[in-house]
Amino acid sequence: MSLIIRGGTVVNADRAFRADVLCEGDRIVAVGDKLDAPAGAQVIDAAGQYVMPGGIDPHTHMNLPFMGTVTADDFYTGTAAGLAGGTTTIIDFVIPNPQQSLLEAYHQWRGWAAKAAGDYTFHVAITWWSDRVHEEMGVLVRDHGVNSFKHFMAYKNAIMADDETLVKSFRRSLELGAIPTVHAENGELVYQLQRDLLAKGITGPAAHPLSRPPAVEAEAANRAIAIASVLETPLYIVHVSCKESLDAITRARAAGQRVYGEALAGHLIIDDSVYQNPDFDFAAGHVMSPPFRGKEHQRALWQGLRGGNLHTTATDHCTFCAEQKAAGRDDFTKIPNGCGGVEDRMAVIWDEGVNGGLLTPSEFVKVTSANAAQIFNIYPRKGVVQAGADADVVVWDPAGTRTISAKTQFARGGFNVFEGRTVKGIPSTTIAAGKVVFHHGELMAVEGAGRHVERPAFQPVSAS
Ligand SMILES: NC(=O)NCCC(=O)O
Ligand SMILES: [Zn+2]
Ligand SMILES: [Zn+2]
Repeated sequence: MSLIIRGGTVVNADRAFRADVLCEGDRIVAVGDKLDAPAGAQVIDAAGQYVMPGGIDPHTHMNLPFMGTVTADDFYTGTAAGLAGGTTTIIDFVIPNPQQSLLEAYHQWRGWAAKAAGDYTFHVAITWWSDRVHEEMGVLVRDHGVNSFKHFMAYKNAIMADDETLVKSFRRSLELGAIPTVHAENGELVYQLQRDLLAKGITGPAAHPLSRPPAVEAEAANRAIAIASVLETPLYIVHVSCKESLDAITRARAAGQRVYGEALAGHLIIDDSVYQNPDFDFAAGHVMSPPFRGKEHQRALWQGLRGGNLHTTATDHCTFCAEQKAAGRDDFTKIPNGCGGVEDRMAVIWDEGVNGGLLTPSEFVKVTSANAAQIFNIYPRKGVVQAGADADVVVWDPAGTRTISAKTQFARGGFNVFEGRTVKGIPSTTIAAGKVVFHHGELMAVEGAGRHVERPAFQPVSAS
């Protein structure tokens, strides 16, 4: 099956140029001026539009069992929503229960993901430590295409990794040629601040950000960076939400450390005033960790993205409906943490970033796909429009507009943190593995069409 995208401007991370893009099967086979297409090829007219690599969201949680419930989006609805927004690949998380075999959890998640409509791959969380964990990390890297391990420094009494686990797992990751990643928040401090607030009778969603101030995040970011520095490992910090954490990354990079930072679309756009809303459903709908911050932090995050100290944008897509959030009506610590966004990330970042003069189109490609592909070692299969790459392409209409709403979204959960925002710059067509899966508002996602993407290890430092 041949498909040709005609007359657009191809935007890659390094340059933008006028070209047609020819796809055969699931691959791009040619990018060039006035290409010939085989008879019968499907033609997509991209005149006046940009042709960019499909988005990679390096941080999602589909079908996640979390805080006593399971996310509203499963791998089908979540990846389908991503395709509607121009995101063709997600990196989700296998999160074993403490004491659970990593391999058992990995196969559980692979089973859930079999219904995905778009491509997917997994980080695996290290939630406890034993000789078996050490062993299974090796099996995951060698036999299952896992090259990143996640450590939650928060969520005490659940999935939090203590310092021993961090140190042993970072060291093991280095041996295996995998990259350690962290959710940086000091879980003990969060826990104690939560207890203090509840003891004072402060039980509503407005207490959530009070229990997780920037210093709580910065302490953990600095600690993870120090551990990575001593062990000489690279480090990727997920959902950097505040200036203090960004400053820690900036300092480490200036000192020559290989530290990467991820910003969430939500943290870039939404501020902490949402927690003051007296409507419980509205405020609880925004409860995620780290919480939304003040505008000064948003400004810093945009500067970090532009200046190269933050590298990727993600969503942490983790949807819960109002009934699920209501579990914390009388106790904010029981509100399931998480918000959506996989459908809107590309559009809100384009609208605020490119239309706002903060990012060029090529910088947009860097932070929405190319950098994630490079950091997690799937480049140039993903993250670039060039011959040989996967035919994952988004045709981007810079003049198209859409008003974001939970009423019209494909994602589940019945809530959208970007509700009511009109964005200019939207996907007109999304092509995944060479097939048109979204075209002018119509979603043609196919359950089970997504493929698991193996990510090879980086060059190991030692061969054990
Ligand atoms: N972010 C959040 O609140 N929920 C998902 C789990 C995590 O990434 O911490
Ligand atoms: Zn997290
Ligand atoms: Zn997350």
